[in-house]
Amino acid sequence: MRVAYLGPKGTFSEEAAHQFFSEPTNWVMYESIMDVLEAVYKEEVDKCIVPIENSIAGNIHMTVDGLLMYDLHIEADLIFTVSLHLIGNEDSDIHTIRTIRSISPAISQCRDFIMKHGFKCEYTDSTAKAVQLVKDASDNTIAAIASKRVAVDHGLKIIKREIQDNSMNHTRFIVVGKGLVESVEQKKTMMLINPNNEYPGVLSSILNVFSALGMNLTWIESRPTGKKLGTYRFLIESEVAQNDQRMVKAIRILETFEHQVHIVGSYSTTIL
Ligand SMILES: O=C(O)C(=O)C[C@]1(C(=O)O)C=C[C@@H](O)C=C1
Repeated sequence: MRVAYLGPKGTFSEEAAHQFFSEPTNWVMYESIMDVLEAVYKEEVDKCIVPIENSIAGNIHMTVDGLLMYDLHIEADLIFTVSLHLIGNEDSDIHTIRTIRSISPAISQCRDFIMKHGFKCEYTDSTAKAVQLVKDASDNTIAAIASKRVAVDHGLKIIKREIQDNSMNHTRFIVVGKGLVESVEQKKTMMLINPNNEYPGVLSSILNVFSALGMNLTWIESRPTGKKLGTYRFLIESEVAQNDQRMVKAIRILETFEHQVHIVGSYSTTIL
């Protein structure tokens, strides 16, 4: 099986992928989250693993938009603990650093620390890429935000440990494939709902269907349709399996009101 994830070597995506897949796997790394998702769409790989939300920084829109753009499906999700460190060259310390580099969600997870020190931020496509750039620059004013493992691999210094805004920091990753698979264990279902029209209360009328059927929702995200300002489609995840009678009923009711419902996946969560 070929599985794609965000490279280069040393990303959190790599750690999550290697811990999640037990069977023999051909790993393929791509330079951005969008490229990872595109690889599944183009069938260069069978599956990929990408981050979708973080407990401090919130939803990762690159992933949500890529999922929708390429019409991909979720096969599983997993929760991964993330510890972020400030990493620099040997002659750097907290007083020499002026600029920090990392991927946007990692920078958002360390907002308080960055503001306290007044660091300038430069964005990269991954944490591991930021570390590579810091090493290549061999400059004591630049540091990266990344994992301990990647600092050790590159022989760089950990200037400050655990710099995320909250010590309990978790990122949810999803395993994504091209087609809809019938997972053995279905505990949650992700739906994409395109409302029939734009009118006051359209979202609440959709949500009311789930609440009337006693279906707990675990995630919701609205993304622009791209057609007209102020028009949205909704990704909604419920704690109910696709084949559960309540889900079948909810979809039937929503479709009666001419909302379009598309199943993005039905799966279960692994805690790594
Ligand atoms: O850059 C990496 O190391 C990644 O795997 C990406 C990513 C993300 O974008 O959320 C994954 C987990 C952490 O939240 C920080 C970075």
